[in-house]
Amino acid sequence: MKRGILLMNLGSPDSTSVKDVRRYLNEFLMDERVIDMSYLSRLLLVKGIIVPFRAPKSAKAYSSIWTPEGSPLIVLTRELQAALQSRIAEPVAIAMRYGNPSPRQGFDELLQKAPGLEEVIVVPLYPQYAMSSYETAVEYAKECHKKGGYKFRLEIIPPFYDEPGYLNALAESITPYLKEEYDHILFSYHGIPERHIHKDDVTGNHCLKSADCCSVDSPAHQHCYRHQCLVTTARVTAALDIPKSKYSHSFQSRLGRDEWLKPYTAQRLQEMPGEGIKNLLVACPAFVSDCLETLEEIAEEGKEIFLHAGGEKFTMIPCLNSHPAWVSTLEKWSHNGI
Ligand SMILES: C=CC1=C(C)c2cc3[nH]c(cc4nc(cc5[nH]c(cc1n2)c(C)c5CCC(=O)O)C(CCC(=O)O)=C4C)c(C)c3C=C
Ligand SMILES: [Fe+2]
Ligand SMILES: [Fe+2]
Repeated sequence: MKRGILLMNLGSPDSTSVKDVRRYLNEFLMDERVIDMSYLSRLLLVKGIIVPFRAPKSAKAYSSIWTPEGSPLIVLTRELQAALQSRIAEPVAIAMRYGNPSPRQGFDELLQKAPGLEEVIVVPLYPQYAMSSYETAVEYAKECHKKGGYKFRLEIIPPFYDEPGYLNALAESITPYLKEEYDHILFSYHGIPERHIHKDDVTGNHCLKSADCCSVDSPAHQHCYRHQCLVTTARVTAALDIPKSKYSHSFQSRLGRDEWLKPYTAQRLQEMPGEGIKNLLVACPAFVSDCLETLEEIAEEGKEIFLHAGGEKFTMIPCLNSHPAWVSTLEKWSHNGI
């Protein structure tokens, strides 16, 4: 079987100019799986309110983390591509849900390297399922595949929040940080609106109906982002033998006034020093590659909130990026699937 691998991530603007950031935010936020409103309401909200106000602020935030090679998210995804390529014979390419390179560019690159390709394994770099991340990436890859009339078939890697290969790599990447003294480790996941959790509840009556819904078995969990985040935290803390009193989870990056998953990371960072947590570790397991949300929102802004509230030491644990254990896991998935 002639096979290629496509690593798919979220994407970044082409540069930190307000114009490029505006174009990126328009594409991102006009996605009906991200802002789930009727087309007209979405258009008015995104183009009339959110983007004009957000683009200059986001451009400034991107400027603070931009590298000479470009956006960290793209650079780190390319590094992962190179690391995996050095281990396997099958061609590896990258693609982004928004911006460049597109899935069509990724598919064409794979075809160029391996004419007569029969199968492409798409790896959405999202451990947990969410309509606004995993699902939109997969649907877009399928749409581009169809529109391009490609002859090869697609094999999609499912959300891997409880896969041993992912969890072992995550645990290994966190281990060195636990060797030094710390008071607490916070697992901060990208947030989503609570409405999205309800929308994805196949039972129509399970998610967010009780405080412990995510620990009560349900078919809803297949699409419950909160459940999948909590499972990742539970499995990785069990593997690392971290006592319950020393870890917690929270959700970051809230946009707008809707209720999003709680607790909110910024609020917890503000409260923790008052609870005696002075020396904090933060991990962000919803992100495979470091990006704006980890490097700027957590490592810069989050650190400032925590220290200003009386915290003394704030340590950000990098995402998996090209950790050798993670590359080994991807190597296995490239050959045997998940
Ligand atoms: C981890 C998965 C992600 C989910 C789920 C997700 C949902 C989601 N995001 C927004 C709005 C924004 N997110 C932005 C950046 C961003 N988001 C993710 C991942 C998920 N988002 C990543 C990896 C990044 C970083 C991109 C980079 O270039 O580094 C942004 C853009 C930046 C900003 O202006 O803050 C927005 C906007 C919503 C509304 C949402 C769920 C509904
Ligand atoms: Fe996001
Ligand atoms: Fe749930």
